[in-house]
Amino acid sequence: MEGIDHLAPERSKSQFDVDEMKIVWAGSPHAFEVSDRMSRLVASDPAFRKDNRPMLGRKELFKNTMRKAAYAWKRIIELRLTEEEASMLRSFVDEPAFTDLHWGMFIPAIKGQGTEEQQKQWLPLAQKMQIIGCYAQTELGHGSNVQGLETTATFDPKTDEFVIHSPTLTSSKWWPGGLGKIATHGAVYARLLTDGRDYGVHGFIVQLRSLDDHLPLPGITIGDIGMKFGNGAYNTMDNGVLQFDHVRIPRNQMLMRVSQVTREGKYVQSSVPRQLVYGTMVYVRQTIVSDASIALSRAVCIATRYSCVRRQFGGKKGGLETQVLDYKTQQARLFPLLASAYAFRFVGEWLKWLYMDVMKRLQAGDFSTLPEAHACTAGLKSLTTSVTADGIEECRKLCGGHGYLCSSGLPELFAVYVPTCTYEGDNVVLMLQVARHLMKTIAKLGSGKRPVGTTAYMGRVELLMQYQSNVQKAEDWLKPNFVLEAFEARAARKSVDCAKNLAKFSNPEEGFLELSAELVEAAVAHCQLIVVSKLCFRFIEKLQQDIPGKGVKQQLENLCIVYALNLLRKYLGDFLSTGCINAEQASLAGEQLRSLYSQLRPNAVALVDAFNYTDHYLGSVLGRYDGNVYPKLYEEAWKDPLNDSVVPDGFQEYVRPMLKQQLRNARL
Ligand SMILES: Cc1cc2nc3c(=O)[nH]c(=O)nc-3n(C[C@H](O)[C@H](O)[C@H](O)COP(=O)(O)OP(=O)(O)OC[C@H]3O[C@@H](n4cnc5c(N)ncnc54)[C@H](O)[C@@H]3O)c2cc1C
Repeated sequence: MEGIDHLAPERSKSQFDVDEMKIVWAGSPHAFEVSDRMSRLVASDPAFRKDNRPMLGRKELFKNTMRKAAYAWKRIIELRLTEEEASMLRSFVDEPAFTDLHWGMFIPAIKGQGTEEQQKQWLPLAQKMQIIGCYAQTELGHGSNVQGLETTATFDPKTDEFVIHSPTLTSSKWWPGGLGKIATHGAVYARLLTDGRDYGVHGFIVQLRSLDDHLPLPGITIGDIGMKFGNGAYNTMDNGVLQFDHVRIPRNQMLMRVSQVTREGKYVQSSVPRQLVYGTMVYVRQTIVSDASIALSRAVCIATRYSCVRRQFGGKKGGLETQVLDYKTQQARLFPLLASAYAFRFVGEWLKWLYMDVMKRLQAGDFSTLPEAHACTAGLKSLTTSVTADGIEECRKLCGGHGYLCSSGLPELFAVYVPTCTYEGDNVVLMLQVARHLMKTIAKLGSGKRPVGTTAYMGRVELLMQYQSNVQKAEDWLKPNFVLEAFEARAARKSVDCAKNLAKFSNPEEGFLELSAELVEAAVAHCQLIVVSKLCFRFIEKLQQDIPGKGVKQQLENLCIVYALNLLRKYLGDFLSTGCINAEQASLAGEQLRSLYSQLRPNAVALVDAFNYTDHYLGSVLGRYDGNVYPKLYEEAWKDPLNDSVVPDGFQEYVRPMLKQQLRNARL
């Protein structure tokens, strides 16, 4: 059976050029070439094996992660990989590790918040991994409310030092990845106390462990916070706890790009505008949106391939049973997720552009688009990670019982992914920030100030309040304008509704708390509109400029409309109750959606092949490229340590006495 492509009949049905689609998915021929090369490099190296991960105990698991991280670094140096290649290689190793926080948070914190001098001092050490950093912000008692952090950094003018201290149990740093066992340094966030005042939370570089024997420095208590959800999964990461007992650091280890403490202990703002720091946040969130598309596409790839292999019912006269992907219910659950994976990929690309635009403007002293960009990235982080976490779980269910096996790859993917909904901003808290921005935008409408960027549609609020869809037949829903207008009207009406209700409160903050559930709904509607508009217009516009490759454009157009119409059906209550569309138009959307599912069906496997994932990266017996699922599932089962012996350890002591009615004499 080896060497046979069981999915070949599916691949031969496809109506588009998969190789061209691979390039569209990757972003460019260059991006495709690098990611293809790096993924093969990792897949072909047995040192990066990961199939045994769910069975390893914590210590062994963690030791393995240290080995892989060191080996990956060695390969990066030996092969003289560029930054882009190195970061791709790390992502294909596909194992959360202390290095993620070092590269992803510690180094960006220094770059974003450190002065030039500090960058010169710390970045070369960090970039050569002579020091390993973590990002220590969250505490046992406070996470989302950063201003509530309790760790203190008190300036001592006598010695020109800050004294870092954890005054309470709840001020213990709690959660930072890499902190528990590895980090030598941390970007530590603490309340700055100087000159008799509390200046709020600021960042400091603090050495945590000795660079000789790796022991915590005096006054520092440090450890791992314990096992987390799932087997393998995020347990490869040493999320840590940290307490300071009057630990002294030199004054120049405060991250001083936007504010400084002088030798005399005076707090001064630097000439660098505070807003520049937010640029880093926009960058980090943009990566999270791109990563959401990766995680969702992995799950969708597994579920799609397996749904073509799996057959249930309908075999007539001993013939083959029906492939489960041919069931309309399977399609209606899976294809919107396939469409979302593509949608988030393109929105991630757009966010890259937005980040560069914001940075260009900030450097030119133009801060006008920053609040909007900030709200937009916060909302898209929240939206895409929530959909992805739920989507991975849906893919597990789409694979029936076998999806629950660790060898399907889905339980671990889910367990690794779900905390994304919490870190880098809890998703609900982020949506509330978006809602605040929307309410401010509406409040300013009367002043003649035109809303910008993704809130520009609010400038047409009066028209949108009157809007009624003109869709008359199912095919009308294929026209981007019809889709976009319905989403704009729904989003505007939900926000205006909230604004009207808020106005009834004499205390706006009380009103905000009371209406927060509705405000989150309005923010979600706004964020869904952003995705739809970026797809319907920007992306389809790009498509009009001729995407090479037979049939590629058609597939992408279908996916865009599936994404939007599925949302419209899912949130039908919103669209109907706000009067943007009527019941007949809703039914036509359903009809169009079913027709698009039928068009996607023959292309489904090719559309997931376009992600170009190696079997190593997918890590799933169900999602194997060759579809050879059953023999491999059978093989995997025998690898379980329980199958090392025929009679399990413990049988003689515990089960045999039960069987022989001798429990009374057994030593239990
Ligand atoms: C796997 C993992 C890795 C992490 N890595 C790091 C790291 O490297 N460094 C670091 O510093 N931190 C890290 N964190 C911590 C993470 O950033 C925080 O957990 C996150 O910011 C959420 O804060 P919290 O835990 O205080 O949640 P809470 O804010 O306590 O949330 C609890 C509930 O309250 C709700 N809630 C909170 N505030 C409001 C509000 N104003 N209105 C309505 N509802 C609200 C939330 O929606 C949620 O449902 C990590 C966390 C995890 C899970």
